[in-house]
Amino acid sequence: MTMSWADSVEDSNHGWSRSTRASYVPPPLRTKGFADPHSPSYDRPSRGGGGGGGGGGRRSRGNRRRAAANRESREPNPFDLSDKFAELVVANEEVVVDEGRNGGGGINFDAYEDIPVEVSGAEVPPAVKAFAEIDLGEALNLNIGRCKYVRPTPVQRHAIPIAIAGRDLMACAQTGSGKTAAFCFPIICGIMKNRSSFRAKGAVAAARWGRNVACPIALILSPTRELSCQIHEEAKKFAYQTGVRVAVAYGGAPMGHQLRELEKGVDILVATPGRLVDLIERARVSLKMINYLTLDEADRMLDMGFEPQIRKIVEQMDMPPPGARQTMLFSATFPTEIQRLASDFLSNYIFLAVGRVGSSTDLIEQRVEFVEEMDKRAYLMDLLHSHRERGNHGKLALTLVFVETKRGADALEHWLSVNGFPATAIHGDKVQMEREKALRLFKSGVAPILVATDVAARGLDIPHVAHVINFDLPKDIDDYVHRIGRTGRAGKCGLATAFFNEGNLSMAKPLAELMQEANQEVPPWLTQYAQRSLYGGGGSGGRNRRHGGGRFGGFDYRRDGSSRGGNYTTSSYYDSGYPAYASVPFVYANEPVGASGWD
Ligand SMILES: Nc1ncnc2c1ncn2[C@@H]1O[C@H](COP(=O)(O)OP(=O)(O)OP(=O)(O)O)[C@@H](O)[C@H]1O
Repeated sequence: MTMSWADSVEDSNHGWSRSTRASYVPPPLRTKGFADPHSPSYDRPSRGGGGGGGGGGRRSRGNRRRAAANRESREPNPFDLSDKFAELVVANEEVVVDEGRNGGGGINFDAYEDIPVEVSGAEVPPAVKAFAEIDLGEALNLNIGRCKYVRPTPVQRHAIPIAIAGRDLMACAQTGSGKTAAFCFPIICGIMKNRSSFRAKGAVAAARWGRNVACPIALILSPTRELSCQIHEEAKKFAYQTGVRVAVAYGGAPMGHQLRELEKGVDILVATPGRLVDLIERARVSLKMINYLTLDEADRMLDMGFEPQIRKIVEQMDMPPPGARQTMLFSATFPTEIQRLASDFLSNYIFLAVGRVGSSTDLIEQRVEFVEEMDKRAYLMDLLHSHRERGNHGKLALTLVFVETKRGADALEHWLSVNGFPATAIHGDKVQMEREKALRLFKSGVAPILVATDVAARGLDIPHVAHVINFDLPKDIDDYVHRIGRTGRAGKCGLATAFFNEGNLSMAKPLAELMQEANQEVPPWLTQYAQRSLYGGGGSGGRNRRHGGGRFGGFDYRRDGSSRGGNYTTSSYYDSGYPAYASVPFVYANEPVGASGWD
C-alpha cells in the first residue's frame, strides 16, 4: 500500500510523531526547501522535553508558546498526491501520471494559444504573462511552485491583475481552465498584505460578538457540497504556510466538526448557501468583516434555484455593500439575464470573457448519436465494450454518464454493475457519506463508471475522466457545456458523446451551433432537426434562447450602452499573451462584421 507524506502527517495531527511515521516523501515533493522532514531547511517543530509528541504529556507554558509559534509549520500538508497513488494501486498497471508537455502540472498550454479574450469596463488593469510579474508574496509563490503551475492560464493572466487591483469582476472562462486559482490567489494575497489591519478589526469584532462567532474576511460560495470541498482543498494548498486560514461549511454533514473548525478562526470561508444561512441564523458566522465575496458557478448561483438564498446572504444579512467589498463572479457560462441580475452585487466591474463565452473547449471531441429511448442501454453497453476492447494503454480512464433523474441514476448504476461494468452513482437523494464514497470509488478507479445527475455537472475536477456520456441530454445547453467540461480539463483532451432523440428537439439548434463553433462535425440529421426546431417544431425556446439574437455565446450585457460607467472600453484579443487587435468588435463564428451589437 503506497502512502503519501501527507497521509502520514495527517495521522500525526494529535502530536509529533513525524520522526517515526513520516519517513516516506513522494518524489514530486522532494524539492529543496519543501517541508521535508529530512531536508536541512525543514522547520522542525519544538517538542516538550523529548516527549515524542504522543500528546499525553503535560506541556510547559513555554512549550505551549513555542508550539503556537510553530502552528503554521504544523499545518497538515495539503499537497496530497494520494489520489494518484490510489490510482496506481487500484489499476495495478503501469500508470504514468501525465506531467504535460510543458511541465505545467499536466496542462498543455499550446491548447490555449489563440484563444479569444474580451475585456470590458473602465480602466482595465493590463494582463500579465507570468506569475512573477505580480507581487503575490513569497509564500504564495512557493505554493504555486508546489502545485507545479509554471505559467498562468489565460483566465489567470487577465483575472489575477484585475482582482489584485481591487476591482470587481465578472469572469467567464471555459471549463477546466483554472478559474479556482484565478480567484483564490488574489484573495490570499490580499489577506496576507493586509493581515495586520484585518487582525485588528477581527479582535474588535471578537470583543463585540464573542469568540465563537466566526468573522471571515473572504467568502466563496459554490452550489454543491462536493464543489465546496474541492475549492476548500485547493484553497488550502494555495494558502499553505501563508497564515491564511481556510474553512468549509456545507450541508448534509454534521455541524459539529465544521463549527469546531470555524472556532479555530477562519479567514476564507468556502460554503454552500443553505448551510451558510443556517450558521448565520445560529449566530455562529457573521459576514460583517467580508472584504472579498466570490460566487463560483455564478450563473447557477443566481438562477431560480439559488437566487433567493444568495440575495439573503449578500443583501439581507450583515455583509458590507458593493463598493465596500470586492466581488468576483466566475463561471463558464453567463446568460445575459443572469448578468443583469448579478450586476446588483457588483460595483464598477470589469467583464472578462476568455474563450467564447458559454462555449465548450476545442479539447473535447463531441459526438452526438441518434438513439431512441428504449435503445439507450444497449447503445451504452456497445460504447463501453468498444472502450474496453481498445484498452487504455495502461492509463486510468474514467467514464461519467449523465442521466436526468435520481431514480434513473440508481437504476442505471445497478444495471451496469450486474452487466459486468463496475459503476457507482451520485445524486441529490444520497446522503453525504454515500456521495463522498461514490466519488472516492470513481476517482480511484474501483468503479470507473460514475452515473450522475446534474449534481456532478459543475466544477468537479476529477483527473482521468476520459469520456462524458450524456445518456439523457439536459434541457439547457449551458448545463451541457458544464457536463462535458468534466473531461478535457487543464489542456488535456477528452471525448463527449450525447444520445439524442425526438425528445430533445429543443436542444437541436443550440447543440448544433455549439458543436459547429467548437469545430466539431455536426451530423446532417442534427442540422435538419435544428432547422425544423426553428420553424416551430419544438423550438429553441425556454432557457436555450437566453443568449439572445440567435447568437451562441454571450457578451458583456452593458455593451448596449445603457448601464456603462464613464471610461468604459472594450478590448478583444487573440490571446497567446499578445493582443492581436484591440478595441475592435469581437466577432463570433458565422457572424458578419458589424452584426455583433457593438458600437
Ligand atoms: N496555471 C496552471 N498551471 C497548471 N495547471 C493549472 C493551472 N491553473 C489551474 N490548473 C489546473 O487545472 C485544473 C482545472 O482548474 P479548475 O478546476 O480551477 O478549472 P475551472 O476553470 O474552475 O473549471 P470549471 O469551469 O469546470 O469549474 C485543475 O486541476 C488545476 O489544478
